[in-house]
Amino acid sequence: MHQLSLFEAEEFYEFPKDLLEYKENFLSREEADLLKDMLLNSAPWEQRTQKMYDKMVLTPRLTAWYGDSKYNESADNNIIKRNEWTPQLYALKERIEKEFGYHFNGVLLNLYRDNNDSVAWHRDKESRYGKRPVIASISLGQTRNFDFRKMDHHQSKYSLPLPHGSLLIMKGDLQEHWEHRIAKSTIPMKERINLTFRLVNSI
Ligand SMILES: O=C(O)CCC(=O)C(=O)O
Ligand SMILES: [Fe+2]
Repeated sequence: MHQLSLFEAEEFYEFPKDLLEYKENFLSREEADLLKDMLLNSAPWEQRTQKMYDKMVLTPRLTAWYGDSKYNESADNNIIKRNEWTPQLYALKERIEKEFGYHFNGVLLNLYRDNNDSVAWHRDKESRYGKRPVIASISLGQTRNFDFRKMDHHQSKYSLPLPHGSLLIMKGDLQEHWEHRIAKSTIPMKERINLTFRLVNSI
């Protein structure tokens, strides 16, 4: 499959820039190390189930949800247990809001334990997220490739490696016209934690 690195490829112009903002060293190495260790050891990680071809299967990663008390996160009709903000996660939310001018009321954490953990092609497109959701995604630990492909043209595919401490903001029509995923890999890999700050409407 033809793959391009989003920010290096000559064909970069093909990917609409108004859909992404990216800051490679958003967190310093020390900040990212501390946050990763804290979350690995203390977040209430759960393995959820999801519906796949009429069968319930375990998701190939662990998740945890923190947010304002009025809002619950749900996926595939399963309400996810909500946890109160920790001071560190709340401070991080405020820092992103201040620097980029967006607003969030929750954060969904994903833990990819090794190269066999993944998230399949999907869009974060549910009515609770509103029409053009802004999602701020921080990566910690193992660098994994974040792949995008155009809904109606799967050959338009881009891959962006997300290193420790980086911040990617997905916005505009991204969830309308593009799918994204973290693929499994055949290469052994260490843990990666991903934090996706979101603004969720009450349900
Ligand atoms: O792990 C990532 O970078 C992406 C996670 C994701 O797409 C999601 O939680 O919706
Ligand atoms: Fe997503």
